[in-house]
Order: sequence, then C-alpha cells, then structure tokens
Amino acid sequence: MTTTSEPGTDAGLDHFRTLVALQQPTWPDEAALDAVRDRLAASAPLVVPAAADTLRSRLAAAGRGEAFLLQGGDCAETFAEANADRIRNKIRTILQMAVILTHGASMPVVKMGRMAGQYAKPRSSDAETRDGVTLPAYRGDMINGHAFTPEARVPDPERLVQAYQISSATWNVVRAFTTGGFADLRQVHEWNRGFMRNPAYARYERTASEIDRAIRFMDACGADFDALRTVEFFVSHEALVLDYERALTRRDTRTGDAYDTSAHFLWIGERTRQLDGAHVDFLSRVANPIGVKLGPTTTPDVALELARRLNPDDVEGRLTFVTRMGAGNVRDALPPLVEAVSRAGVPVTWVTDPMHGNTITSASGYKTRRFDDVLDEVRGFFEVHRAAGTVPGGLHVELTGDDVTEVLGGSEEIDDAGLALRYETLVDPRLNHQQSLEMAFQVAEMLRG
Ligand SMILES: O=C[C@H](O)[C@H](O)COP(=O)(O)O
Ligand SMILES: C=C(OP(=O)(O)O)C(=O)O
Repeated sequence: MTTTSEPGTDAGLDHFRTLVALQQPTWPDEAALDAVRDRLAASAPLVVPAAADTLRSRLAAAGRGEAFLLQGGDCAETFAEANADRIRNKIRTILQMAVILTHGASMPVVKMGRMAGQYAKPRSSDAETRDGVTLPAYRGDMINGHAFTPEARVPDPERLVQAYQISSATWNVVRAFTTGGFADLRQVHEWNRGFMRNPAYARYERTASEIDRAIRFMDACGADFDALRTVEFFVSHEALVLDYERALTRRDTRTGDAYDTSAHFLWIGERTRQLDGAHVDFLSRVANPIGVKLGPTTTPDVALELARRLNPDDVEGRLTFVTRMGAGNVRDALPPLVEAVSRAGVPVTWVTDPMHGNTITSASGYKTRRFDDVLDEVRGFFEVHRAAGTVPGGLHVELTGDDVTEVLGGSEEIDDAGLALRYETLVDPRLNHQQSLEMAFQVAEMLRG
C-alpha cells in the first residue's frame, strides 16, 4: 500500500480554504459536512498514486504526438444509472471508438472515462424557476437531487459519501469490463462490424474494411490476441467540490507527495479556473496529471500563468489544456494560445472538447448541440495545431453508450422533433452510441491527415 489516509489538516493542502472557491454548494449543516469529511478522509483510496503516475507518462506521450487521448463519458453521471448495463454500454462505446482511432492515428489510444466520479456540475445560475416556482439549481447527484422539489434540491453532505461509494462500485465494474474478455480486440471489432451493417454509415466503409484487413493480417501473422483481452483504462472527473477532493487526498508514502485519490485525472472547469482561486491552488498541490478547460475568452497570458502555477517544474504529461472554443471561434481563439505556449516551451498536452462551446437551445426548447458543429470544432483544432506545428493530443467528449436523442444530426439525422424521443441527460446533451462511433470514424480520418 503506497498511501496513507489523512485526517486532520495540512497547511499546504488546506490553503485553498483561505481563497475564493466558486460553484460550491451551500451546505445547510456544517457539522454534518465535517462528519462526512472525516469519514471520507478515513476511507480507502479509489485509485493509487502509481496508476496516476502511469497516466502521466501516457499523457506525456500524447503531448509529444506518440499517443492520442480519448476521454469520454456522461455530462453528469447519476447514482440511479450506475448499473452494470449502462456502464458496460459506455465502456463498449469507448473501446469501439478507441479501435477506430488507433487505426486512424497508428498510435496507442489512451482510454479515459468521465466516469466513476463525474457527479458534480457547475451551473450558470444558482436557481431554477419552473411555472413561477424557484428552487436551488440541480448541481449533480453528489450535491442534491434532480427532482424539482424543495426537499430534493437541498444540498446533502451524505451525498458525498454516496458519490464515493458509487464511484468505487463503478470503478470496480469498469475494471471488470476492461480486463476480461469483454475488451478482446476481436470482440470489439465484431461490434464495429455490426455498426457498419447499417447503410446509413456506408461512407465509413473504406476505413472499416481497412481495419478488418489489418485484424485479419494480425491473425494471419499469429498475433497473440489473448494478450489483447485487457486494456488500460483510467477514470477522471471535474474537481469541483473541493471538500470531496480534499478528503480523498492522501500522501504517497514513497515520496510524501499528495495525490487526489478520487480519480487518476482531475480537471478544473472553465468556470473555476481563476488564477487566484481555490481550485487552481488545490490542484497545484496534488501530483496527479490534471487538466484545465480553456474557453474562447482565455488570453495567452492567462494560459501561460496557469501553466506556471499548475506545472512549475515543466513535467511532461502533468498538464493538459482542454480547449472548448466553439466551432465558430476555434480557428481564431486557439492559435494565440498554442503559439504562446509553444514559444514559451512549456510542456502541455492539447486536447479538444468540442461539446461545451457548441451548446444551443433548439426551437423546441431543448439544450442541444449540432453534430456538425461538434465535428467542425475538432476539424478546426486539427487545422490550428497543424498550422502551428504543435500536437493535437486528444479528444474529450460527452457521450453515452445508449440510444438517446440529445444531439442534433448525425447520419440518423436526429432533428428538433426527434430530441423529445429519448432526451435523458440531466444537464448537457451527449452523443449517443451511433454518433460517438461516427465521430470516431471522422476523427480517424482527420488523424490520418
Ligand atoms: O457541463 C457544463 C455545465 O455544467 C453546464 O453547461 C451548465 O449548464 P447550465 O448553463 O444549464 O447551468
Ligand atoms: C462543465 C464542463 O465543462 P466546461 O468547464 O468546459 O464548461 C464539463 O466538462 O462538464
């Protein structure tokens, strides 16, 4: 065991408490929160430091153009859907996408879920009004309930413990699916062949048959497919609720370094990345690989200062910038950041999140995104990096393995009226299973350049 639990205080790790932390719940009962923090601090870690270190080296490879990151999962996981079927569908989707991308990139794909902890959401407004009734906004299952009742919307610290327990159970299932026969390359390839049977996807035929031939070639050469039954998989979430993240932070007995053991990778959201804010301070003090979301208003100076604070020793793989500019902005807003970071010579792994800058409200009132905009942002991301001579290192997407109707378009042409059929997300719209695979085929083509 390489970690120690850490009840009590630690001047460095607790410094964030003296700073402004945006988007935190207003817990009604401080004593109840303290009791929960103590329980979490005494709990077993979800991930161990050595695995976070492994991920850092994988992300360093992605930053150098020797690997490609695929990070995907729900906008907001829910406790109710943390069941084996839903988890399996998500894992299956990510594995299918990864095979397609591996072929396109001719490089290893680092697989990471927005899973096993993605239970807290930053919101634009603290309140929600329906039919003249105003209640606190839903902030994710880690904080309050989605039901539109005064009782459900009160933040409840017991939910932090539930989030930990359900994350632990989810991670257990994820490990089972990624290390057993489920992840077998031949099996994943069969699923992709099933997807290709739908004539709607005929445009991907060439890539699909190239993958097919590559696998038959490997087989003919006597490749050890049994060795490919296990895949390396990592979990991540937005480090939003600092009481939760702090309580799960432990010192590694090997080095004395602090690790946030709630996930391998944590990111700071666009709404909480203030240079002097609590989130930047807290994550600057943990050794996990970390990310920061950068929206279109980010200036080169801010990006450089974030890099300085979060990665003062210029460790490769430590810092990922997840850009989410919007399709209409990416070609103008991204180049100054990429050029400044490149000129300064600081190591950053660049990843595109083509979801969050492309949110619109449909005529029928649904919060949605256009599949074409999502793809266009990815295309812009590749164009900018290729023009600058820098590395497009990965893709961060909100997706589900289920057949929901939340994003407009795709070959199945979900339209405004179609959104109502299976709109299930509690916050932001996700690509469904088919749209996720289509995206992988298109990004594979972009990777081949
Ligand atoms: O996922 C991102 C944010 O939490 C989300 O876009 C906020 O949504 P809101 O504007 O509906 O609060
Ligand atoms: C809130 C999120 O994104 P952003 O911080 O980029 O808005 C998210 O990824 O869930």
